[in-house]
Amino acid sequence: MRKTVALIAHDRKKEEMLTFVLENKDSLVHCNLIATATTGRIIQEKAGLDVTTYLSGPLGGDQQIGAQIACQQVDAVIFLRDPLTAQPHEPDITALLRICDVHNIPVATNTATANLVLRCFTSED
Ligand SMILES: O=C(CO)COP(=O)(O)O
Repeated sequence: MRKTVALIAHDRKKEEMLTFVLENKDSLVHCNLIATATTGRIIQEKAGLDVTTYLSGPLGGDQQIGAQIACQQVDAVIFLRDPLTAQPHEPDITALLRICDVHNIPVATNTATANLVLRCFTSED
């Protein structure tokens, strides 16, 4: 069963996200990928993967992905947050993490955890 993975990265984490995606392209190509607008565009353009994009995080994209999680449409979230910069849409970020916990959806906020989550998915296939 194809897993749906949400990919989201704050601006200062986008390079790290791209590196993670390129390193894990062989696994991610077998997943349905969804993302916030800018993160998704970078992944499409630079990694050549198909990504369903939502709005940018500050414009409601985190909430849109949260709604997908609430509807049981997402199997894991990889959310590379910038822990050193305040975000104007902090309440949306908190809500996204909360809805992952409400629905017991794995959420990785750093690449060490993201690698573990992806490895589990690969071994399940
Ligand atoms: O702000 C974000 C997540 O909170 C990410 O949005 P973008 O991918 O559009 O930059």
